[in-house]
Order: sequence, then structure tokens, then C-alpha cells
Amino acid sequence: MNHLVKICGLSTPETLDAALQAGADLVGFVRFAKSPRHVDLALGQKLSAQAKGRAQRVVLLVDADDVAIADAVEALAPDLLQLHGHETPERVAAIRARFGRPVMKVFGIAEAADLAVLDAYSDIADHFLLDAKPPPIAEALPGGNGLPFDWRLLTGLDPRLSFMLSGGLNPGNVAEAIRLTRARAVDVSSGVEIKPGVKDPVKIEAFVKAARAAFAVPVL
Ligand SMILES: O=C(O)c1ccccc1N[C@@H]1O[C@H](COP(=O)(O)O)[C@@H](O)[C@H]1O
Repeated sequence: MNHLVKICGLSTPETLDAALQAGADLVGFVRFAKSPRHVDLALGQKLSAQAKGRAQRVVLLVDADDVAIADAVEALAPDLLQLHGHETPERVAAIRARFGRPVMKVFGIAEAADLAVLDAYSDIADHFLLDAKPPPIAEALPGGNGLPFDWRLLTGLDPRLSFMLSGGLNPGNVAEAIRLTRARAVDVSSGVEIKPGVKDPVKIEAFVKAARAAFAVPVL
């Protein structure tokens, strides 16, 4: 995973166009009914067609069953499945085998011990996404909360480990996040919004620019 920028939770043709025009490498569509960014299958299909050939299309799922995944795969034809729930290694392997798409498994990070679980997925998931652990309140979403975690937790990771970073990133902090963590890929949702679920084209462009500039700085 090399120098990639993902804009997630796109739900209108206009904001998707802003992400594509800004040069996002990946665009994400949320299939999780409790999210303010959830797209139904008809809208997801339309947006995915708009992005085809211009960016990698990612469908975000949370502990989805096979029927829900099949519906999303058929309608959105994603290039990548983002699994943002509590999917076990066995479940990730089964999804990958059944649906024939690369899988990005998400891990919620709040303390160093949360990184230990990555090993169990290393031969199974195609990509890792490290996100903040959701706050311990019943109504919290599993992601998309706009909360960063302590990026210093990642400084001890094997530098060869490739991961995407997310959680509370925005145009103002993404450069520092990349510098500290040496992430080669970043993902944002809330940080390019005006309010939950409403993306801002100006913030999208600023985020992509800031991330690209930070990636261009040589790693010492
Ligand atoms: O965006 C959502 O609504 C969402 C819902 C359920 C699971 C994950 C979700 N978003 C993902 O969460 C991370 C961090 O988002 P943020 O930038 O902190 O808002 C990101 O990977 C989103 O794709």
C-alpha cells in the first residue's frame, strides 16, 4: 500500500466528484444502516458507477452476513471490501474466498495491546486499517467518530508493515499523523465534513493536498 488517500462515507454525486477531482485513490461507500453516511443499494450502485475507472471503490461493512455482502457486491461491484466490525480471522478468510475481492480488515486502537491481534490476520487480510477504538458509549458507531488515537502507539511497529491510518484525521492534522506514524495510506470521513454525513468539497481537496504534500517529505 503506497501513498494512498481514501475519502470514505461519500453519499452524493457532487461530493464524490469532489473526491475524484481532488485525486483520491480510493473512495468509500458505507453500508451500515446506523451510519449517517449509509447509502442504499440503488444510490451505492449509481455512485460506484460514477467512480469506476477513476478510483478504487471500497464498500464498508460491519459484521455483515453473506446476504448483505452479496447484495453490496452485486450492486456496487467494489474493488475492495472494508470490514469494520468484529470479524474473526476465519470470517475474513471466508468472506475473501466467497466474494473473490481483496479485504481490508480494520482494527480499533486505543492502547499498545490492541496491536497484538494483527498477527492473527497477517496471512488472511490483504490490507490493514488502523482506526481509533470507538468511545465506550452504547450509541457510538464502530467508526466514523472523528476521534484520533495516540499515534505514538504505532512508532514501534515493524517499518515493513503496510497499513492505512484513520481516526480523526483532517486537513490540519494529516501531515503530522503521517510524519509520526510513517503511514503510507490515510483515510478520512468526519474530518472532511460540515456535519455528520455531509461532506465538504473544499475540505476534501484540502485533505488530499495536505496528505500528498506530507507523503512527498522523505522519511528519515
Ligand atoms: O463513517 C462511518 O459512518 C462509519 C460507520 C461504521 C464504521 C466505520 C465508519 N467509518 C470509518 O471510520 C474510520 C474513521 O472515520 P473518521 O475519519 O474518524 O470519521 C474511517 O475508516 C471511516 O471509513
